[in-house]
Amino acid sequence: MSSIQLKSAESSAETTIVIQSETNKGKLRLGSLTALVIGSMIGSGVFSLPQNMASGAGPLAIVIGWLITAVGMLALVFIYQSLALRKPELNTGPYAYAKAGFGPFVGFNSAWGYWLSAWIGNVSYAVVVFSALSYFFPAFGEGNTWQAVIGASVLLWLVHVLIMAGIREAAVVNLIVTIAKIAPIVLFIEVAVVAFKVDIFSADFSGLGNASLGSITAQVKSTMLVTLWVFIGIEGASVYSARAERRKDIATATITGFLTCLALYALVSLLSLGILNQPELAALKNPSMAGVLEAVVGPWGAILINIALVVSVAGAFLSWTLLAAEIPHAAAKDGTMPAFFARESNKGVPSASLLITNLLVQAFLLVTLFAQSTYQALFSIASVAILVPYILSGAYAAKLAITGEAYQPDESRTGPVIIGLVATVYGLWLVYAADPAYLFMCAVLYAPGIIFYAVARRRAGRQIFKPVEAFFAIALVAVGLLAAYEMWTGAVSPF
Ligand SMILES: NC(=[NH2+])NCCC[C@H](N)C(=O)O
Repeated sequence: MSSIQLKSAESSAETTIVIQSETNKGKLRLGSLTALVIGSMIGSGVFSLPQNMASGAGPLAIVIGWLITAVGMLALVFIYQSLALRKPELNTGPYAYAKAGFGPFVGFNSAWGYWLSAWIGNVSYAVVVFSALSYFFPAFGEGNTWQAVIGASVLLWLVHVLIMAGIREAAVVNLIVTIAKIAPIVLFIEVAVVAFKVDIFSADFSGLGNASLGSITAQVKSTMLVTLWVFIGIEGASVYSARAERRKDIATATITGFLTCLALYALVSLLSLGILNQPELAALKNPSMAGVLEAVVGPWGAILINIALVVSVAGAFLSWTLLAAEIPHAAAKDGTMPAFFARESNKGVPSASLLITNLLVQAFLLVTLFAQSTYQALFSIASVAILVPYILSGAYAAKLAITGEAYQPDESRTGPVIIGLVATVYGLWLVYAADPAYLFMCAVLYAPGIIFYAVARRRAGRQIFKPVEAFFAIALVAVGLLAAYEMWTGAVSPF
């Protein structure tokens, strides 16, 4: 599909039909959509849950952490479901919702943040894959040695080539990988159920026996970016909604994906606490599911999990590269990002957007090498970055419910208002719970977006900022500069 056709589609109904029948070839059914949601949700996070959760919290705080996350995430799930049904024309997901609700500049930042999160998450993926491979090849260390960075770069460009060969083939690969990666997780759970000891689980239930963990609140806060990270991808069906064959499938796919993942995650982290105690779990190397399984069944357990992680993350890497490239591409089509990002290959792949995204991943891999960044630091930055689109989706849903826009006059709106507010408050609580170093890092990464936005608006011949937007832009630049300065002096360090 050429960009000329796309432009003319806006003005001529005839060309629109041509384009629709062309893109229908790539339409996704319920099964593939669900696989896409689970596939983009389960990546690396689950495999490190035992250590990541136990490193700052005891069993009680971990249970509370999951409860808060379940409520907040479920609210988000409902929001994406209801937005997909009530605003079917906004089919590029989080980005389109923020724009419709709060204007083009806020919309832009939602797209930018989603994109940031997606590609930085991919950097963390590359790191953790090689950390897992170090079980077999010790030179890869924690995934941030030079050998690992070379390996990660090869993986990156391999995925690039795969996607350039056609987005449809990539979705099929994703389906197969999704099935292949769930099996070892289920096996882990089965083994853990048998090996679970209640007295290990309940010995220091509050975690207060280990003074270094701090209060229950501090413990709960420490789990928040981890539990957020494992659920990122929940909005996958919404981002892909334009490609769904039937719109109602989006809702079913999202709910099924959410419940499946919630069950797997909660079981993995809670059952582990009945096998090793908190200090033991906290000391495990990641992917820590490997250490737990090894403690029960011996070395083959670790080998299995390390291989499962590689398969799982390879698949998630693929779906996240697809998602990442899709965002600036969609934003460029309506003049929110520079037109360059809208370019497509003759197979309909958003080639320019894909290339820039992967060049950024490549650059950050080098940063990883020099700053010795860890998997946990990288995924924490990616988690914080996605809060902007999440909070804005919640706020938009709340706004629709409060004003009654897109609701029938006789429809009760109390439930939707509450759900919208719950999701928004969950997001704001996460900002509070996050380490300031990660917030600072994100400010530095958000600020340059303003340049892209200004270029796009100018080229499109539109006013760049409304007064309120100008105020936000200036504030963002100020915080970004302050953050950059603090990071430069070493006062805060995200790595
Ligand atoms: N590359 C990304 N941005 N991935 C985000 C999704 C993370 C996913 N929930 C995981 O557990 O691995």
